[in-house]
Amino acid sequence: MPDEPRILPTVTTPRDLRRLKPAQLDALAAEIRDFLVTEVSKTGGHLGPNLGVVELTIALHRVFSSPTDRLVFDTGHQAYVHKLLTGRQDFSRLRGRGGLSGYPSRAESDHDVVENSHASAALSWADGIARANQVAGLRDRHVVAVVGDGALTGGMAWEALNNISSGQDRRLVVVVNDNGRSYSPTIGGLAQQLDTLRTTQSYERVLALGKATLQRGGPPGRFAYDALHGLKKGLKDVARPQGLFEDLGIKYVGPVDGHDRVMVEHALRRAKAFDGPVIVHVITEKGRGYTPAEEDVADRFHAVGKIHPETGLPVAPSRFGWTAVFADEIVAIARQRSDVVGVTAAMLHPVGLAPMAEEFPDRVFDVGIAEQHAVTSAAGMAFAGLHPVIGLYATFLGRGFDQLLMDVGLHKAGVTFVLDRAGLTGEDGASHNGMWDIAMTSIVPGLRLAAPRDETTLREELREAVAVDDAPTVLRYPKGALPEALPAVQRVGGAYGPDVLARHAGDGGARVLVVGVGAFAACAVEVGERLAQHGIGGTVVDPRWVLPVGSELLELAQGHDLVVTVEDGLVTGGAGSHLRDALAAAGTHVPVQSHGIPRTYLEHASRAELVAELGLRPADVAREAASAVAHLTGATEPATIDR
Ligand SMILES: Cc1ncc(C[n+]2csc(CCOP(=O)(O)OP(=O)(O)O)c2C)c(N)n1
Ligand SMILES: CC(=O)[C@@H](O)[C@H](O)COP(=O)(O)O
Ligand SMILES: [Mg+2]
Repeated sequence: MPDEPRILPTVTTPRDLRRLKPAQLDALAAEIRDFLVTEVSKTGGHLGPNLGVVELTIALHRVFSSPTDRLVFDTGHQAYVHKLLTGRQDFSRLRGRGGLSGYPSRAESDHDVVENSHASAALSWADGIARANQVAGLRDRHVVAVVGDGALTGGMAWEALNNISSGQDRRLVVVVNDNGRSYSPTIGGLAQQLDTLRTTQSYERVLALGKATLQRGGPPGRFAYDALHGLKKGLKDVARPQGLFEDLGIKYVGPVDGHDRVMVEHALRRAKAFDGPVIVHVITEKGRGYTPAEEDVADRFHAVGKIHPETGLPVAPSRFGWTAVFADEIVAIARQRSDVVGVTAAMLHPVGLAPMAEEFPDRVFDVGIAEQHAVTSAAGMAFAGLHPVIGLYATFLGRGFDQLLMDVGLHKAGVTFVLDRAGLTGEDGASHNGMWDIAMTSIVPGLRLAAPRDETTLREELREAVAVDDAPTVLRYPKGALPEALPAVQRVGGAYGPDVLARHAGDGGARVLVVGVGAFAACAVEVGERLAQHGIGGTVVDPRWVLPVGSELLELAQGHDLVVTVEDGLVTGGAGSHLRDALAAAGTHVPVQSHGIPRTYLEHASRAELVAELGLRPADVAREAASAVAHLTGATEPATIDR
């Protein structure tokens, strides 16, 4: 019998929250932390970020009246406490099919606004909502955007701030949740400015402590306190980063200790009383209150799998095999080619560039959560003689697409994009599936895209990619464990040519070319075998370089009666559709049955559940292929392919 989902007896709505007494609120904060550790340990999720916003979120819901006042969370990975305080307390299937999303979800609650997990968008959302409130004359409504220090390094955030500052009568509160980290410590000049404020804030704490003890020491103590206060005042004048915001015409409140709920509420009430845009700078600690997270140097338990709550140790070793192979091979390449450099958008460890940064600290650049800058900066690096390798999650390439198209592609820049988490990722929901990249990049003239099927082809295709210095190249592979090695029967043509993985004689009827893209090559091999069991012969092939469609693949297709493609990406504009177009352009009519992800936003679920629901298992594809063969040959009944 699965455990009964745990609930928090204290609070079910923000209204309840506003009735609680201080002692009850402190008890609630402790209870929420305990809940987060015990429940998220069972499912995995963004434990560290949410432990850091317990007091802040309680204060937000006490000062503002959601959903009349709109709370907008940037990236949304830190909205678990918000969910707990708005009546959603069954975390037993968090991020799983039918359970709570790991991000805000309008289907779950009208307290939720932004479901998109791409960072740096909240301020634009908030500006838009505030403008709408203004147009509608809703003067009593506030919009509150909670944005992390990492998300503030994204260009969109500054586009929004530039606009927010122009709306002096817009009731918009920007809460900067400053824990000094994205995954790793946040980088860049802004981070330094915020850091100065943070240290100022620690002077506040020292000062408060000093005040308490020094003033008990009579006149000499008071003299010492005044001297200390002067020092701090001096520092604050020297370090006036709040000028950064005040010069934009946005009032600044803070820095405030984000774990002192009373102080946070006080600051929020001050901000609420302003009649225009205001920033509340809150200093928090990612992983607060949970020792294993506080001691996690890498990323303070930013995103954990299932863990043992007592120790924080993973229940099962997380296996990001594809990432590990890339991490190893790019170091080997960097040792041989001094022009190769790495670029990451605040995800050094998750994309596998940390070992290269360790060995070549001057040749790996972390630009913050700034994919647009990363891509165009890489075009500049290529122009000046380097070969940049940008590590991104596939879904985030969309943030830098214009830069890919018009800075890298237009100038034929030799930049290599390594897209991790390509295809179905699952638990992180609609905005995290890396399903768009093949279709999206296929419109970039001159771009070449490869999809490795295993360790050997990942190493091989990465080297082939960095060897191209006059066009953008893309490598894309999924999240998680590496599949078994899938050796080729034959390489067709030269480098960049496809690999034949299997040939089946068949019974002399229609012959099928089964094309398996990337990690779906294994699926294609099994499809070929299932068809062969019913006398349907043909060839199974991994195109390796998917874009543009290679002449060898085209010739292979022209030698068959039907082509069946399966890929971990959009069907619309995907590999299958480009092969169909190439055949048509060559004047060859070979029907192409393409299998992949439909053009829709997918609900969160496991990858395996999505593969099954989308009919992408070998048996599903083989069944469809057999019925296409039957249709082709006029057979009355398609071969019965069992599940
Ligand atoms: C456009 C984009 N790039 C990268 C990511 C991956 N990512 C998710 S959370 C995160 C760090 C966010 O840091 P911050 O905004 O400071 O929030 P915190 O986790 O510290 O609360 C990153 C880089 C993303 N979600 N969106
Ligand atoms: C919110 C965000 O973008 C990341 O934290 C992401 O959820 C991590 O994904 P992985 O767990 O696949 O690294
Ligand atoms: Mg942060």
